[in-house]
Amino acid sequence: MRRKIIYIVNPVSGTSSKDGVQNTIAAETLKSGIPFQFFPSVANGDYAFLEETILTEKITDIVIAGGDGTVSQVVDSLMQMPVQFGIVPCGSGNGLAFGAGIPKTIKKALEVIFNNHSQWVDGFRVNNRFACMLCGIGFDGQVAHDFAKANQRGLATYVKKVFSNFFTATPYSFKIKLNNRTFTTDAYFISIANSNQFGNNFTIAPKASLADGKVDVVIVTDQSKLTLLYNTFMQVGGLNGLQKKENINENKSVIYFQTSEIRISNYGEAPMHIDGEPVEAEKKIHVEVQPNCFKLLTSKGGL
Ligand SMILES: Nc1ncnc2c1ncn2[C@@H]1O[C@H](COP(=O)(O)OP(=O)(O)OP(=O)(O)O)[C@@H](O)[C@H]1O
Repeated sequence: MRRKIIYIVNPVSGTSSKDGVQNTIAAETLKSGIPFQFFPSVANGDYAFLEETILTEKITDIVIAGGDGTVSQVVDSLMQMPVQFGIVPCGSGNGLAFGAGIPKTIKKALEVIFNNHSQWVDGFRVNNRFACMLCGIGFDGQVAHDFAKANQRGLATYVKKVFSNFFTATPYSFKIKLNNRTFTTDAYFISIANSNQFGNNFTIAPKASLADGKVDVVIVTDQSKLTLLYNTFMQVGGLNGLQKKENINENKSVIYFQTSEIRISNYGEAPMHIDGEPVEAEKKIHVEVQPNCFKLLTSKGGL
């Protein structure tokens, strides 16, 4: 089938000029000979208005030039359509793109698009809300809320918000329920990860796979701020082993396991984000993997 691409460009994601991005995309796609058109992203995150165009014009690819929030909203709206999805990473974190091995530079990311190699990947649902990358509860939830209020996006702003929250961070109380196990814990944050990272290759879940039918759960429990830093970096460096779900040691500083479903009681209403977008804290959180729910363009062997 002849390929036809719709590019969705988010004008506000990250810090790069989207005029420049759009010009590069147009020039490179013209060279590839694939017909294409541009649509700007929409603030309300609902892309159902593209369904008719996709079907009548036989669009084959939806490529998002934006960050994780935009990718998540576009895929959620259009995953039932007969299209594959690509990413030109232009966000502040780009956790899904980098987790999938998509290159950072626009031209190299476009090469991946033009090579036309795609693979089915998982998403997951958080109280039925779609997520493709990572849901954070606690510390990074608060950071996401602060980041969304900042005047500027980008990595530098994100790092500033991490530092300003670090010294005031306190643990929250949670109950964790798996099908064969229940335990309570006080934790600074819980990451539920489909991709292996928060973004910018900060790999909070180094064993995560986008196509294994599971999410990685990382619980960083109550401890001194000094050991919190040390243990978080041990986790990011892959030095903290995965625990078997049947055999979780809840006394560890970092509890790390994989599951296809989890229920969390968030007693302290710890702040939350889904794919970097702040969402209202929920007291009862049900997470379930949605296996093989969309096709992602990646480099061969990228996942
Ligand atoms: N046309 C628009 N005008 C204003 N806001 C928009 C528009 N399109 C999308 N948005 C908002 O942009 C946000 C998503 O930004 P995105 O995730 O792409 O970038 P980022 O947050 O900088 O990167 P990352 O998520 O990778 O850290 C969403 O909150 C979305 O509602």
